[in-house]
Amino acid sequence: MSVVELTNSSRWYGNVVAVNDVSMKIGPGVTGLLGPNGAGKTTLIAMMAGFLAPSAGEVTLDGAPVWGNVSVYRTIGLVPEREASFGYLTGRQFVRANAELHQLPAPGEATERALDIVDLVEAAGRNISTYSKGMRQRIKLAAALVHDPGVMLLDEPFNGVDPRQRLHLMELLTRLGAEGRTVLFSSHILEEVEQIARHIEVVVSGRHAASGDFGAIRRLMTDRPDKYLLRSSDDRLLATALMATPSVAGVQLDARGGVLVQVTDFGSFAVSLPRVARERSITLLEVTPTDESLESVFSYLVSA
Ligand SMILES: Nc1ncnc2c1ncn2[C@@H]1O[C@H](COP(=O)(O)OP(=O)(O)OP(=O)(O)O)[C@@H](O)[C@H]1O
Repeated sequence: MSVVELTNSSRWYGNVVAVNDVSMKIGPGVTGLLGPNGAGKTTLIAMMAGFLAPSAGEVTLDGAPVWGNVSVYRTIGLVPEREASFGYLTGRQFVRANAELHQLPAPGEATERALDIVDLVEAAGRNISTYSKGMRQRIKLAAALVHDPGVMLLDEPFNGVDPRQRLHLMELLTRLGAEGRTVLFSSHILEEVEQIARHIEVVVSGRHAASGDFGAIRRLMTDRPDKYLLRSSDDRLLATALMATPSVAGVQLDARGGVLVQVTDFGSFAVSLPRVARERSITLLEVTPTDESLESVFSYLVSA
């Protein structure tokens, strides 16, 4: 059972702070590292894998610093986001090359075992250039698994993968987690993470924004005030009337027309809004949620 721990870890590239004072502990089972593009997920994974030194703070594996510690490569398997550029190799040759890099005593057996885990035995004799996106992810996974590591780190493994292959990959990760491995994968899609991750770490703009099981993250999201854009026959009058409505936390006239309303309890707002409009003879033309996107959920989590 392996634990990867970051303690006040930061990483900057010149003036760009990619990871800012992040502390988190990743234990056995499947953890999702969720964050929008550019949040610092790749940088975090590279630091956990020992490929990038933290500019400040510490990253450890079972208590030992990861950076500069060659022995951690025996415990960690990394599946990078970029495509392996070895399309001229067969799947089997690619996995075997990794087995040999690890100087495994029986590289042939280890290769077959890894190919079997990812269900690519049949296709193993074909060049990787003929593989689908999902198969390429799986062959990278086999290469990262060949030395039977206790920790698997995967950077955006589901990116561009078709739904059937995605399911296959999800089952694989779930199985690896159930075996007691520490599995961390990054994603910018909440639905992807919620399906398989028992634990979720959210990062936004290099900062650690939230942490917990899916229920906890979902609660943070559903408890948040929602924002709606309303259009009506008399926006100014509607804005004034809504100010006195208990389920409304804020009202603002939008420069492009309409009223932006911050709602604390959508259930009672849905009842109050038509009543308020009717009482003042205002015709409602449009009610649109403005913050349904994941980005807004992230910014809410960060400011919480
Ligand atoms: N080598 C580098 N030099 C300069 N800036 C970098 C470098 N690598 C990453 N960054 C910057 O650091 C920030 C975090 O990047 P990172 O790739 O870790 O994020 P990410 O969450 O993995 O995003 P994506 O999913 O888009 O890859 C971004 O602002 C990025 O532009």
